[in-house]
Amino acid sequence: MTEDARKTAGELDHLSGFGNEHSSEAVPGALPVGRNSPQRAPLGLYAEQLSGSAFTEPRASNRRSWLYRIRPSAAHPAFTRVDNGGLRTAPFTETVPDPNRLRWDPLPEPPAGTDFLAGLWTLGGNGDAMRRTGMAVHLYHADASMERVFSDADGELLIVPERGGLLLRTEFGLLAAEPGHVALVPRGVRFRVELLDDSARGYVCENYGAPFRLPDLGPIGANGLANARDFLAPVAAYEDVEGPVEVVNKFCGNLWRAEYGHSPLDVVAWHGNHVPYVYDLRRFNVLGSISYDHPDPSVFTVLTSPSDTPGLAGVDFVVFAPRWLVGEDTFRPPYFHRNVMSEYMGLVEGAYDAKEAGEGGFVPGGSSLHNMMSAHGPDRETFDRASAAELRPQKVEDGLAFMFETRWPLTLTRQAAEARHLQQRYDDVWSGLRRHFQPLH
Ligand SMILES: O=C(O)Cc1cc(O)ccc1O
Ligand SMILES: [Fe+2]
Repeated sequence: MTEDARKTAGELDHLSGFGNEHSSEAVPGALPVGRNSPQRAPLGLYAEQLSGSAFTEPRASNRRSWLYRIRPSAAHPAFTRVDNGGLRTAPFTETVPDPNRLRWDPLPEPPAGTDFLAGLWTLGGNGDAMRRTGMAVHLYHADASMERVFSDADGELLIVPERGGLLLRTEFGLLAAEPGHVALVPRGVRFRVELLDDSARGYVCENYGAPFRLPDLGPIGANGLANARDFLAPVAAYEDVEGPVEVVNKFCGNLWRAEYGHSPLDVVAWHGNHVPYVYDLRRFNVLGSISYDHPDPSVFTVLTSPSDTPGLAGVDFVVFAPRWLVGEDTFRPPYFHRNVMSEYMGLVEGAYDAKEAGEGGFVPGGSSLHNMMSAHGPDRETFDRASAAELRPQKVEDGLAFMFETRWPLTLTRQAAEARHLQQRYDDVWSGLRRHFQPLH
């Protein structure tokens, strides 16, 4: 199973570009020419629109795709509720928002037979899924490929693999995402996750708000940060499967299932801009200070979900990728700070330059939460080392960390607040910071 998936993943074609009007057909002639909904769609297919924005949103933010499929999505029996497992949805009310700095070790190993959907475990979030605003942070661990199909009406899913590659079979075709890549599944798009390795672990940002887009570049100019052409959409690929297929739909916080008589991954051709994609974070063009001072991490924004207030993101996805540090007379790691935005961080590999990486530290698969206005920054070892370091050009090489930075505080789920893998002594990383003040007299 895993070997088949790996072979498939190695042979995938893609369409390049962010937000493009892509089009693709798995069978020549399947895509109608010159219109979306001819009286009879080619090859006996059904035409269907999938809208990711209101019909009337401005062209720049308007999102929809046209799908040409073996059966229309409408051909399904009633959905019935199933257990939500470890998934929770905003509004988050199981605990009170916590001003403490919090850090978790990686999720424990999953019980045998856990697929991606069963392996989702919600840490917390903000906003309200019913109002299409806010976000949730989930982690996942899995050791089995999905046989069922999943879709999320509540938001888009930004998947950040940390361990184990994933093969996403979506309505639009196939995508592979290895650790170091991110994959995005738009709201409502059906997909199945197969494992490319024996197990998989990672992070998910469920974004209830405006779809992620590339940030404006302002004075940076026309190029840089995440370049549009490095975002890869799938080419059309379909399953022609008759027989029972379980389809699970996340809707307003609950999971619902229906047994279809066919695979809903039966789209033979499509065109549009509401599409899944993958992006290799190592392609990120890291820009930073080449004179002095540590820049704010907004300069590392890969994707942003804007709010109604200019410059205020519902959530930003920010990456700390390998880069040179050259600042003169500069404390080079992240500074001490308090932020009105709330910062959730994860680590895909290596170490993060503000924190010790050893056991009980900030480790791959682990995460930290520095909620609105909570004071944080380099731990004591990092502060002591960086204050004394000789300031030669230095490459931060062996780490890939990321942040979901969001406009509202996150409220934890009960399972996250009570988790055995919640570190009990995180505050201690700052407790040894000694007094150095020496007034001049
Ligand atoms: O807290 C953190 O580690 C994230 C972060 C990184 C940085 O380079 C500057 C500010 C900031 O919040
Ligand atoms: Fe921070």
